[in-house]
Amino acid sequence: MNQVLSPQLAIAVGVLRCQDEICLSLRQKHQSHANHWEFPGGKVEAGESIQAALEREFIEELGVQTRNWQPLIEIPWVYPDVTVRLHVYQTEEFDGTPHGKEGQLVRWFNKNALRELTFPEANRGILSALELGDCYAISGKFVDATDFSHKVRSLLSQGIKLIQLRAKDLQAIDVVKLAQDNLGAVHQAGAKLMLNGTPEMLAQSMADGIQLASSQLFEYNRRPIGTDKLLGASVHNSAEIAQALKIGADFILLSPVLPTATHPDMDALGWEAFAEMVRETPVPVYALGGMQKALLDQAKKHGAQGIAAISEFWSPQ
Ligand SMILES: Nc1nc2c([nH]c(=O)n2[C@@H]2O[C@H](COP(=O)(O)OP(=O)(O)OP(=O)(O)O)[C@@H](O)[C@H]2O)c(=O)[nH]1
Repeated sequence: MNQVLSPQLAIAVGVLRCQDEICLSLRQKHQSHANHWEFPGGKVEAGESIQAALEREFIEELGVQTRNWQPLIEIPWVYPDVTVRLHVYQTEEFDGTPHGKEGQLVRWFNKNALRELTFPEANRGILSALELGDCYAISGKFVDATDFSHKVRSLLSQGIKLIQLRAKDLQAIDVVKLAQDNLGAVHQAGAKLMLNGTPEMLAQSMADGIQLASSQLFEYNRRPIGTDKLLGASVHNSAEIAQALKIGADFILLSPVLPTATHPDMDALGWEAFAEMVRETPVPVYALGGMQKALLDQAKKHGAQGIAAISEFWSPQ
């Protein structure tokens, strides 16, 4: 894991969007991470807000006037030569045509092509934050395969873009079959299906990724699946977050944030402890435990990518 040392350099990083396209620039020969693509930005000056730093950098580096920057994710990262905190914001509001005012190559890329590019290492969390929505639905009880499919379609019609198939009572072969039967509908809605299971089940099902339970995390000492699939990690504390990062988790599910009826034995973290752990985590974190849609803004204010829940999204029996 990258351990965060102080002092951190505050870097404002801007994701400038135009529909499905994202504006990137290529770092130059004299810079660190030469020939890596980056989201334009730079060091925040003393007394400057992140938004003001972004407006200034985009004028200086790309010749565009930008507005209405909104927070996406914060990334703490230790490089061999510098410790940074990337304050990543996004906007679609700008005037002018971005061009490399400092001689750098500037290009628009489709958001689905970003994973094929070479970025500085810290940017992995930015790509995940851009790819993942803000509501993560976990499957609850269902009667049979038909009922499961109906309930998945109900999630999709609510606009949910990330679903976890969690069916602890079923055999692996039946979970794989459920995933296979529902993948078409999930993908047609532009959503992704995660399996609560093993890398073997993922390979058989062709789902979009696996969600590892906290007890599974320590079975691995490196990423157990390819980077073309998503690796989610369910955690309850800093030690588990460190292990999740060590094995290359793309995102984290941290619980229980609030008290829940399903885990009455576990102490809730509360929002402050949640926010503190998120601050040290360079990938998106979903809040789980007692979550409702009405708490989404509060979760984001505490640094979350969004909320994860079973009962808030899954239709009752
Ligand atoms: N602007 C930007 N910086 C990034 C990104 N990802 C990332 O790790 N960084 C790091 O954040 C720092 C940006 O600082 P900067 O833009 O003010 O400095 P620089 O690279 O022009 O000069 P330097 O070569 O002295 O670091 C660098 O260490 C850079 O590697 C990104 O996507 N955009």
